[in-house]
Amino acid sequence: MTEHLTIASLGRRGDGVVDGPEFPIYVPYALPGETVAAEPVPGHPDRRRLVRVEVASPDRIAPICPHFGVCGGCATQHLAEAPYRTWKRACLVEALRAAGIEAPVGALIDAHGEGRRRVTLHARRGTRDILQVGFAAQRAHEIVPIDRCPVTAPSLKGFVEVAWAIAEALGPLKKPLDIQVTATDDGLDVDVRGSGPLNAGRTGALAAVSETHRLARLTRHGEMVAQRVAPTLKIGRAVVALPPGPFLQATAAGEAALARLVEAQVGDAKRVVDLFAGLGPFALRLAERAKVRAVEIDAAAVQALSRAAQNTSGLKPVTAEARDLFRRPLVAQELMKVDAVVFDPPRQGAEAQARALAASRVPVVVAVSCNAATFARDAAILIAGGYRLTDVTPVDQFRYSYHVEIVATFVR
Ligand SMILES: C[S@@+](CC[C@H](N)C(=O)[O-])C[C@H]1O[C@@H](n2cnc3c(N)ncnc32)[C@H](O)[C@@H]1O
Repeated sequence: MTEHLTIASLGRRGDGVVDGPEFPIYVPYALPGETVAAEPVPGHPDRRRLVRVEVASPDRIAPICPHFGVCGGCATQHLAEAPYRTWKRACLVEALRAAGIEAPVGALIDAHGEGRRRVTLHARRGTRDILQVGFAAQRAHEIVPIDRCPVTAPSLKGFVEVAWAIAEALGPLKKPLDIQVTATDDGLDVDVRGSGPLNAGRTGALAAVSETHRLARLTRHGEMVAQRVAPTLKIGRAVVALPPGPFLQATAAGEAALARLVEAQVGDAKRVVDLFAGLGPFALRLAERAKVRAVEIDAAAVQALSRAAQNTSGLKPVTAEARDLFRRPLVAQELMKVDAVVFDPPRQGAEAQARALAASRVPVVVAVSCNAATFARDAAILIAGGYRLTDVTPVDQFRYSYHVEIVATFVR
């Protein structure tokens, strides 16, 4: 049954929202002010499928990608830039307000730059045994086969062909494969997950793909299959030898923008702790003027950070350690002589670490986050512990998606 709906607002996932009598109804790819024809989505009373736009918003623009609307990677290619920026910043303001936090939120910083430098594609055999290689569909366990992705950086050139070649080399796939491709300074670095153990024939076939596509490295679950050159990435002044499948900020511009904000907020602190440090995009830059202690759960990342710091001349001392900060957060006593703490946890936030910081005397805490909801929760803990939230800046490295990065400063 087709319904005719008027869209009232844009939800935090970029869906059009209709104010229903009992609950809001979400219509993906519809914009505020539009009248649309929509159909029910079985099993989801609060969702509709957009059939056609009957009265379009003046903010509607043509998407840049032919896969938009099917591929789940982007949510808002149909929205003009100015309202897109307003919406993204407003989502953060709203998340803070919902947590009872009134804070000055700065303008959204555009950090798309040249585009994404890291993607994960999925591959599997679909109906009639047809191979599918692409991104996950929106809210469905389906793969959308793609032949391009305009939001990726030129340095990822060839990643679609590589992913197809890997899927073909591994032959019939029982389970879906995840193929993570990272653009490094030495070429593409690829890690394949989900294939199960490989026999000699399949390993040889993968190595041949690596050779044909001139990959820097190809690993399976982090184990080496083939390497032409050890992949590295310049981070600040340091050159970091990358472990397989590392965490990296999605765009180079995003990493630079976040690091610039962190450096500015840390100021002239002399002893800094960088928590959830990853490969050290903050630690390695901060070490140009401060002594840094970096803490991170991933031992390979810790080792890479540590080596990069040792091999870079002119840095102040950097110590790096592997530690689970969810189970063993740095406690007040360990933070006694620290001038500033930076923390940048995964999406679930850093509740235990926020509690430990709230009990500390550290004068400046800079929080970096990729999740407004968990950021708001952790911010409320710091504020309850006596910190003042002085500055919040949203950074947009996931253009066209609902994801936003946050850099916030707390002082006491
Ligand atoms: C959002 S990333 C940030 C990394 C780095 N700051 C950057 O900008 O590239 C979060 C980091 O937290 C690390 N991590 C996840 N769980 C952790 C835990 N329980 N304890 C410590 N580190 C953790 C991840 O390995 C990852 O490197």
